[in-house]
Amino acid sequence: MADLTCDVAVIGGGTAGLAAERNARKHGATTLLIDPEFAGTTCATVGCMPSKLLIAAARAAHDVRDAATFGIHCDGLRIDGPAVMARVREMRDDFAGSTREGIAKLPDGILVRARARFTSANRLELDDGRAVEARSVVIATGSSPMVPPPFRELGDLLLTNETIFELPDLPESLAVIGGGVIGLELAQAMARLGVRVALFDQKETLAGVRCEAVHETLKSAMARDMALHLGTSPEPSLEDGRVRIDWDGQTDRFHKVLVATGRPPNVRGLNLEATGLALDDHGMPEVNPNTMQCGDAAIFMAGDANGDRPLLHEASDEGAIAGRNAIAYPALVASERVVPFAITFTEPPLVTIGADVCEGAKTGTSDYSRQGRARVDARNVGTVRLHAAAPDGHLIGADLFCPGADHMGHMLALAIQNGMTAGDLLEMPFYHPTLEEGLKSALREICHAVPLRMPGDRDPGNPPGT
Ligand SMILES: Cc1cc2nc3c(=O)[nH]c(=O)nc-3n(C[C@H](O)[C@H](O)[C@H](O)COP(=O)(O)OP(=O)(O)OC[C@H]3O[C@@H](n4cnc5c(N)ncnc54)[C@H](O)[C@@H]3O)c2cc1C
Ligand SMILES: NC(=O)c1ccc[n+]([C@@H]2O[C@H](COP(=O)([O-])OP(=O)(O)OC[C@H]3O[C@@H](n4cnc5c(N)ncnc54)[C@H](O)[C@@H]3O)[C@@H](O)[C@H]2O)c1
Repeated sequence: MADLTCDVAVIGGGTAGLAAERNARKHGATTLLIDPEFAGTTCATVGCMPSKLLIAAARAAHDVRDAATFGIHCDGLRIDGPAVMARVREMRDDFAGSTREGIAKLPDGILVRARARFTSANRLELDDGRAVEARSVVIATGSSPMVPPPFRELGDLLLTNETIFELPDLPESLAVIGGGVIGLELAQAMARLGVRVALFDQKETLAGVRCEAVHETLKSAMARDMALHLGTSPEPSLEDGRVRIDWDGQTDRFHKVLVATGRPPNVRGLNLEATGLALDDHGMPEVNPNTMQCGDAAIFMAGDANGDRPLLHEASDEGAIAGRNAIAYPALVASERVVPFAITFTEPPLVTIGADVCEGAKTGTSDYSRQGRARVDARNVGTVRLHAAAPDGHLIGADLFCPGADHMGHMLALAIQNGMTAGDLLEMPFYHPTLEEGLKSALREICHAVPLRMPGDRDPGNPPGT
């Protein structure tokens, strides 16, 4: 006999787990939400929010530095590192506090403060010795930073996303290992806050960018803020209280090292072997992306834990899908997923939506180095590539690295998800002078490349300054 029983047990009280518990309960389930800390989600505590707070401070510093372009001189720029970090933490604590308050308001008896592991497909053992029996289980245990072995020896000179926001002051210099999303966002922010930054990646491509033209623009923009060392294997060692990094016969020394080399799913310690699920070499079960079901078991996996789309909005969607199916099991409902959409909050932002160029696809390009509104704002850097399928030119994907990409990406995601064509988008009003107008050249190029005609009653040219 188990100590606790329920219809749906959710392991992990982050974004995905909270959504799963909420939706299972909404659909009539008795639920348990199990987490050792209920710290207030990775997003709010050590993820999206503190990183965007640091980026916001960096933008303020950059704007002051750049003001001279407009004839405005702010002589004597001084960045108060402790104040920058204090604001990051103060606002972060507020976001995390609100999330914790929400968790505390869940109905009595749902929260279980413990770490869970499977003892069979529907039984869990808690680290306080209690046993849980559930009709279905949702795994929503998130992901954690992976630190390659040589970097583990660096003591408190080593930073990850879990420690960088706790720094009392900005470091003088920082080596960033990994030019993925975390590495790029934090490297650029630190550089714009006056930290000397060098970024290393073993690959030649930053942030897995799939489009060469966009990657070239990104690389040269990043190289203005930091030293870039791509396609290299940095070797760390300790030397006189600093970290020495050796690579390709070169050497440099840094006050801190941020390791951002990926975040594998938290599945170790769950004892998934006891569930009877077939596991791959990484100990991962097969997860259906439309139902979140693992194999054919009454086990579901949502959020970063399944490693598929490790983003906040996806964690939330996947949690909801998993929670509903956990109570509906075995009568599962397959959900249609949203179009893949990822934003890296560099300046300018980097955005990837939907599919890459594929056979038969047509691509249109917009160059933001000459775009009117971008020039007005002195932010004229960037490239956009829109991909569409013949014969009608319906949009299938987009790669953007340009000012306003984080906002324009939402419009393009909507267009792609709704099967709109380049011509459909050109039928929309484009206000002048905006960054959105810059998309028109890419859309027109697609219209010319597919048999579909451009809207006949729209100006085929550009008003001045677009
Ligand atoms: C620095 C950084 C910046 C980011 N920025 C963005 C961004 O701007 N936009 C965006 O969309 N995404 C961003 N992300 C990604 C986003 O934060 C994650 O995709 C999202 O938080 C994942 O939510 P989750 O519920 O899967 O995991 P989490 O919120 O990590 O929740 C997992 C929970 O499981 C618990 N747990 C683990 N093991 C067990 C166990 N055995 N028993 C019980 N409980 C357990 C943990 O304590 C934790 O509470 C960022 C991530 C990082 C690291
Ligand atoms: N804006 C956002 O949405 C946002 C922001 C931050 C994080 N995230 C999420 O967090 C996840 C993890 O981010 P991440 O940046 O840690 O991982 P990542 O997988 O995006 O990038 C890791 C990078 O590290 C490199 N690398 C790995 N081992 C290395 C080594 N030994 N030496 C040098 N380089 C090495 C890889 O080549 C890769 O480029 C992302 O997948 C993303 O989903 C999202």
